[in-house]
Amino acid sequence: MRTQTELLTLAERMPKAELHLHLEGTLEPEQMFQIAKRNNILLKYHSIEELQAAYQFSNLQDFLDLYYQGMSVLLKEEDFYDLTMAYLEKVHAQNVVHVELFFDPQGHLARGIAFDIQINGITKALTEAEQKWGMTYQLIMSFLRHLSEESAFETLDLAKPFLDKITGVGLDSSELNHPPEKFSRVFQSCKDLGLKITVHAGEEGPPDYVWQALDILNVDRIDHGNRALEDTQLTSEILRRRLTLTVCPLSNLKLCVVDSMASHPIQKMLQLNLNATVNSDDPAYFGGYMNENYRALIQESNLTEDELYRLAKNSFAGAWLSTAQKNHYLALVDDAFKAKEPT
Ligand SMILES: Nc1ncnc2[nH]cnc12
Ligand SMILES: [Zn+2]
Repeated sequence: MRTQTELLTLAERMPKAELHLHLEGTLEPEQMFQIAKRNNILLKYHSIEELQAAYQFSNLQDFLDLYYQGMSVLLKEEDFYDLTMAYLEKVHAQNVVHVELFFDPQGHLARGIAFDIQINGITKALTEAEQKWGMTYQLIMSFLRHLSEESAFETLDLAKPFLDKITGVGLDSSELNHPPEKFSRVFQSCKDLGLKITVHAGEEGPPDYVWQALDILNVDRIDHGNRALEDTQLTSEILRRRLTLTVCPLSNLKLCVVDSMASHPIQKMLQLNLNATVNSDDPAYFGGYMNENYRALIQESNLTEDELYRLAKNSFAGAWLSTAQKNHYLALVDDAFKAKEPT
């Protein structure tokens, strides 16, 4: 049996997939100031310290208010490229080998930043990472649920010339009072276009929103899903459909979705045999990337070796990859667990 220290090392060196990551949530304070400066944008905060001091959230909306302010420094293709590349470099160093990342086009379109500027900057960095390190990726365009159905349809129209670069669509932002059913027709159009669907549900919203994600939007994956555990019929249905839950431990702690890491429901999800995965959500705001999320679970929730193994495997099983690619990565996970600790 491995010791806790050995588990920490193993979590760092094992290959991982990240399935729930908002690109705009990787904007570190230093980079925010740097990009703001070159774009002649005056931030509300005078220093990195002052900005970081504002990262105290009591709920999702507190965070979102800052998140939308932060992303307003992104104007040019090179800004989107630099942001994406900074994230990819960080997680490459953490042995993340596959990423599926969200971007929020409406958060930029509203400020007059054209769709092509956003997606070209992002995909340039992703293709470079693939060439340099063999990192694989998928891009997910997310709709902002506090905006209208009409706005989501307009965004989908703008995305149509770029669908070869987009694998799936998501639904994020303020969950309460914006149930999945509000977007049933938009997601039907996305399905008709052959796009995968994953939506944030059960982060703050009730189990009924997770049911809607399943029964009305017919999702391929669920982002968060914590509150699904309040309804045993719902967890049985998620299990029956073998849907992956993209869980975000440090995010849940920072946004007061859970009271402590020790009481985080991810181990309960695994006990129920749900395909739970570990992800960082908005790492620049929540205090850590992939390895820090695993670290918190190992140190504060006493994650076991078997749980760690299942989480690593689930991340690839739930990825939007071909069976051959999945099998390749799953074999690498097995190798990492079989290998002796480096002395
Ligand atoms: N955790 C989260 N929940 C909902 N919308 C988001 N947008 C960025 N991060 C989010
Ligand atoms: Zn999220």
